[in-house]
Amino acid sequence: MSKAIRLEKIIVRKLKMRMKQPFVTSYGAVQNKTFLLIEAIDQSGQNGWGESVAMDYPWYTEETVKTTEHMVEDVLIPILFKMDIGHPDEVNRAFDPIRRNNMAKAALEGAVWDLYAKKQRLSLAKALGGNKTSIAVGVSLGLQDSFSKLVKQIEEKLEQGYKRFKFKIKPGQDIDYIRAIRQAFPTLAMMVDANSAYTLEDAAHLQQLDQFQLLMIEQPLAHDDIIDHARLQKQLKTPICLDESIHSLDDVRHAIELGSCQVINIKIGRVGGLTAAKQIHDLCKQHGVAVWCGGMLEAGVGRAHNIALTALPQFTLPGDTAGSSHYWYQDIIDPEVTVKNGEIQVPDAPGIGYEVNRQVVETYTIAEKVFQR
Ligand SMILES: O=C(O)CCC(=O)c1ccccc1C(=O)O
Ligand SMILES: [Mg+2]
Repeated sequence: MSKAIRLEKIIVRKLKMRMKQPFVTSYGAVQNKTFLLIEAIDQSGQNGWGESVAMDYPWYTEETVKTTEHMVEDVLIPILFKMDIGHPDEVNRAFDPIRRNNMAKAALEGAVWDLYAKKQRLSLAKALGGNKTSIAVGVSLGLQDSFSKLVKQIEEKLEQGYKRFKFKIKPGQDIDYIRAIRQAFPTLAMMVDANSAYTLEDAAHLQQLDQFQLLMIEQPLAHDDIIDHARLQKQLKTPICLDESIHSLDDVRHAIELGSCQVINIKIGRVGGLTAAKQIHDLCKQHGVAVWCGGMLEAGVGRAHNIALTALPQFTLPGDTAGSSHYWYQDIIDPEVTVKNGEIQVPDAPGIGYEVNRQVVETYTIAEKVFQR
């Protein structure tokens, strides 16, 4: 038995990174990514890293950079400073009485998981119970204003071997848009993501997507719905995948029971951390429901957590964890995440398995606060 983790110091940095190109969804565009980078340091001086995935504006979930700052600093860090942590699952339990704010919780819990794995001399993947040595990945392409630009992007990603393509859709840019892509790429492994842009009244309209051999349609209906999705699934051949609607293990249980989806997109931030993500993984495995790891335009630390999680066996479908260079001119980890033949090697060094490049972090840092036990 190793000694419990006693966090002595937590550094909360706010970083701002400009994306190579704006990421456009049915809600709008993201060009600058602002996020919290968490460094948690224990009594022996060892550190662990976490990254918050909340955005500037609450278009995806209700959380924002500012709300996560408040929660992390005023509510969650004080809880951690009262604990001796034998296992990261205890952090999940300690945060449980706090309602929602899952991205704030996940950022801190992720740092504890990294630190815990390092102390066990295990890769984060192994500490979570995963044993894949490489993971298959796909890519999520935002809405494009020109079709030729989109075709160029698909061709470039195909060359890099990406195994699955996700296209954002919205009313007015859906059926004809996807038909055109399908005609240009008859055998492409592809899916669509509506980010809640439709209602049940659009069922007949969405049925037109059934002709394009889509792997799935992600979150067509409301961000907080599982009832209408079950009704819609009965009218669609294309499998439904839930993203925004899933915040907890109970949400997944309800969705499976009701038949609201056939696939679950697991995002660590949306479900409140790695412990919850693993529990959801286990439940889906038990029910034979396929899962994949979603993305939130993460920088390197968040990306590394996604890679470790995807090493678990029920992540049978390629996720959205693309290589660093798809998003960033320079990522904050060393080495950057690289994709070869559509696969990412799961690092076996202790913890997240990538070094945080402090010099690069410094150049992106716009604020920094230090908290002491
Ligand atoms: O490349 C990625 O990180 C995934 C991009 C993506 O689709 C996305 C990005 C930000 C917020 C929500 C979503 C989504 O999956 O709906
Ligand atoms: Mg989505």
